[in-house]
Parts: sequence; structure tokens; C-alpha cells
Amino acid sequence: MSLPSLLLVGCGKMGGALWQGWLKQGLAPSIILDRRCDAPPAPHRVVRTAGEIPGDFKPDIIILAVKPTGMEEALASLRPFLDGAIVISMLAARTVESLRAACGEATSRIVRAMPNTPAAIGKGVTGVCSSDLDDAQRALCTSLLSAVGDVAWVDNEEQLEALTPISGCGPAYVFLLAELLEKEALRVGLPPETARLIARGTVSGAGALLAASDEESETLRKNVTSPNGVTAKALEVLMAPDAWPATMSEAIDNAMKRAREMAS
Ligand SMILES: NC(=O)C1=CN([C@@H]2O[C@H](COP(=O)(O)OP(=O)(O)OC[C@H]3O[C@@H](n4cnc5c(N)ncnc54)[C@H](OP(=O)(O)O)[C@@H]3O)[C@@H](O)[C@H]2O)C=CC1
Ligand SMILES: O=C(O)[C@@H]1CCC=N1
Repeated sequence: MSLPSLLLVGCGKMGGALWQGWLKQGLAPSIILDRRCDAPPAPHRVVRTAGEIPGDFKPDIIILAVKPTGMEEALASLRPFLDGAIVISMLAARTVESLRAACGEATSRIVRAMPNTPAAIGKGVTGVCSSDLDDAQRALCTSLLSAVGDVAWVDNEEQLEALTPISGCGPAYVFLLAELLEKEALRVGLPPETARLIARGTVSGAGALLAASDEESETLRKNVTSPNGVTAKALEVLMAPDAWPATMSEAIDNAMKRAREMAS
């Protein structure tokens, strides 16, 4: 795929994951702006401040992946490059209205997206919404984001905020499961290397099976659960109404509450 001219602003955990994913597809941002990102091999170009971006550089797309609190500073420094660009914000809890205000008078088109870190290996999921794009611009954003995984366009910002604690934060819950399984493997007496191998292998294997299967996740779960067998006893605990089902709802609600606080 030939890339539009692309400016990646913020190459930390999320911007870095996107960048890794694009590189694996043979794509590369034209310029990366990040205070601390290590310089990659040529032809990729990293600058530390917006002042180092050549004045005649005209990005088609600016990917904003700084912390939400850094939005105003970053967009203020990018004013000379905003006119006519599509700004795809990856920031949690920063509304289109606040992004537009931070862009000032510039004629940028604003897109809100919520990626996740499996983008680094092309297995990300990105929720995205915008009411600023024509069909060709929307297709351009889709092709860029789909280079690092699945893309889910949603109708509005409310839906984007609703998917944030599911897919944006979700990898953390899965990694927590791997952590807890490893700790349990140690607790029941397995050697550390075995504990690590079986915990990681189980989570990644189950994820790969889910990805490869047309079955519902519920069916895949039931396939493991022999009637009156061993798994059933574990699930009796985990699936009790006040256990995982309630805890997951509470966790998602708590995350959404935090997103509302961050937005205000
Ligand atoms: N981490 C994740 O899994 C996800 C994150 N997001 C969103 O992505 C955004 C980034 O998160 P994350 O990658 O975790 O954060 P990081 O702090 O890891 O990355 C941000 C990077 O941008 C740099 N930076 C910030 N402002 C500027 C600037 N004005 N000029 C140059 N460099 C700058 C930071 O440098 P310095 O530290 O020196 O400021 C840092 O290296 C957040 O808004 C978050 O909501 C969305 C989905 C998932
Ligand atoms: O924790 C956060 O705020 C960001 C948003 C989604 C994932 N990480």
C-alpha cells in the first residue's frame, strides 16, 4: 500500500505499537515527533520538537498519540501543519469539540480513534468515528488503521467512549489473566519456567483458537467444560453472579467513570 504523508505525534506505548505494526506491513510514517523515541534506521525520521519539522512538510494525516493531558501543547506546536490534514486522535477522553478547539482556525478534519496495543503485531482492534470525512478520506483512514488489525467504525463519540474500556483497555485484562494464572501455577507447586510457559501458552493459545474459530466464545468455553468435570468446578466459582460477571461490569463502569472525569 502506498502511504499518505504521515506524521506520528507521540511514539510511546500506543504510538510505538502502531508504528511497529505499520513497519511490519512495510509502511512507515514520514515523520515521527517524539521527545524520547530512539531514532530508527533511515529512511524513518524522528524529530524531538515540532520546530524541527521541515516547514514545507504537508502531512495528509496526523496521528496524535500523546497523553490526553498533552493534547493542547502538541496541537498548538503543530499549527503550521494542521491546515487540510486529517487529524486522527488516539487520545482517551478527548472530545472532537476539544480537539477542534485545540486546532484553532486550522481547516483540519478530526477523527477520534481508540486503538489497542496488539496493533504492534497487526492484531489490534481500532474503534473509530468522525463526521468530518468524505468517502475517500474515510477509506484512507480505514486502510491505514486496518494495516494494524481490525477496524470498527462507530456512529458517534458516545459509542467510541463505550468501546474504550472494552477494546482500548481490554488487553490489560487479558494480560492480568496471564499474570494470575502464572501466579497460581507457582502456588500449586510448578517450577517457574513451567508456570510461565503454561500460563502464557494457555492465554495466547485460547486467543488464537478464538481468532481461528467461527464458534461463539461461549461454545469454545463449553467445549472445555466436561459435564461434572474439573473445569465445571472452577467455573462454578468464577461465574457465580457476584464473581466475574459482576466484577467485569463494575470494572467497565469504573473505567467509564474515569473517562468522564478525564473529559471534564
Ligand atoms: N497505552 C495504550 O494501550 C493505549 C493508549 N491510548 C491513548 O494513546 C495515548 C498515548 O498513550 P501511551 O502511548 O500509553 O503514552 P506514552 O506516554 O507511552 O506515549 C506518549 C509519548 O509522546 C511523547 N510526547 C508527548 N507530548 C509530546 C510533544 N508535545 N512533543 C513530543 N513528544 C511528545 C511522550 O514523551 P514524554 O513522556 O516525554 O512526554 C511519550 O514518549 C493516550 O492519549 C492514551 O489515551 C489509546 C489506546 C490504548
Ligand atoms: O488507560 C488509558 O487511559 C488508555 C486508554 C485505553 C488504554 N489505555
